[in-house]
Amino acid sequence: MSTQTFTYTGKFELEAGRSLQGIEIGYTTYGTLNKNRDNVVWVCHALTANSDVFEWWKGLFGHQDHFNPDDYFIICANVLGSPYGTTSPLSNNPATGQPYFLAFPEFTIRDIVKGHQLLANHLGIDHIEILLGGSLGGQQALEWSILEPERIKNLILIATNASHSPWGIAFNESQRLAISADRTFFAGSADGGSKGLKAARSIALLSYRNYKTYGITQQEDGDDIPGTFKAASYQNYQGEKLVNRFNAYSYWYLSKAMDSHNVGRGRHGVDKALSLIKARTLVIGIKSDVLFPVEEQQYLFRHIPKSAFAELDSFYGHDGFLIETEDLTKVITSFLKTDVKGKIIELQKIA
Ligand SMILES: CC(=O)SCCNC(=O)CCNC(=O)[C@H](O)C(C)(C)COP(=O)(O)OP(=O)(O)OC[C@H]1O[C@@H](n2cnc3c(N)ncnc32)[C@H](O)[C@@H]1OP(=O)(O)O
Ligand SMILES: N[C@@H](CCO)C(=O)O
Repeated sequence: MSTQTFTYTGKFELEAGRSLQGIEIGYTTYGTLNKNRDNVVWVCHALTANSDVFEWWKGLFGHQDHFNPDDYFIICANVLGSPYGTTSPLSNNPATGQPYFLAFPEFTIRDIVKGHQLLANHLGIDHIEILLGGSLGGQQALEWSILEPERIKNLILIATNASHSPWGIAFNESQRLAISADRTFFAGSADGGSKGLKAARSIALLSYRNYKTYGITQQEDGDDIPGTFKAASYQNYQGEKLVNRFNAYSYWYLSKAMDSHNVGRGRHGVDKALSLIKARTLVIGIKSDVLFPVEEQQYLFRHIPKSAFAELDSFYGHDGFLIETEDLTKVITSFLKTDVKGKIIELQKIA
């Protein structure tokens, strides 16, 4: 495993018109590029993860897992705006010598992908054997496969969509309302907006899980009225857990990037954009996902030319894409070893 930083010194033009004077991209690789240069697995991470895919996607990525460094050259780059090694609102603004905070320019999923493209060029990777991601990671993978259809051979999209839904945008806006209600967000310090971020994560959790998840994990035991309900304590705990490893500014900008996601923008619509994909594609949905409902993945399946579809059952809802690694391994292995174009891969039928 090797974690490094790539520095791009050119002007980084953003889709909305503003630019950054160069960017740094933190990335992690595992394994080595083989002689045929055909073993690259590129992972696009979701909202609050980082480039260390062996840390947050264990069971699918690891020395004993399907995606292992003996078989593959695995790359994961920290996304633009996220605080784990890539230029973000906490980076220094060269114009002021101070962190950007809210002076950071807004960016889109396409801008994030532009960063990945620069890194791939820098690493001399012109062929990606497998590109994959879930949620915001899937949005990047989808964008990339439309921007550069020839570069990507296999595409795996999990719990994601073609354009972010009004429902998803409403969740993100509610989280931003929570952050901006914390006046420290406007004070310009690295921990600004922490209380707001805690509330935002608590709201987000409701969309990452569902009624049943809470009913099973946070059910009270006895008849007494508890001082603190388990579900309440869980919301507080999860909010604090994120505050301890993230910041409100990155969260704010990344949630806006997610809202911007629309592969059809400037391409004569979503259907036309999806028809441009050349990669063999596996689309995976999670039955209990209330944030990116399965209809969104079925839509991708119907409109991406060479695609297969699988539906997973998870007790966790949307976050199931990070947790159900055994089932993910089964459907991905099945997809990679057979010609499953236009097929529905049924988990119970996989030997
Ligand atoms: C290893 C790492 O640090 S990975 C960190 C990087 N994170 C990422 O990359 C983002 C992607 N990952 C995630 O979003 C999450 O980690 C997930 C979805 C994969 C898993 O979520 P988790 O929070 O671990 O799972 P879950 O919802 O079951 O919550 C378990 C935690 O809540 C705590 N908890 C459960 N019920 C309660 C309660 N009633 N009150 C207080 N705490 C509670 C548990 O003790 C446990 O704490 P821990 O995380 O300190 O071990
Ligand atoms: N739980 C994920 C977000 C859901 O896609 C994360 O924190 O990155």
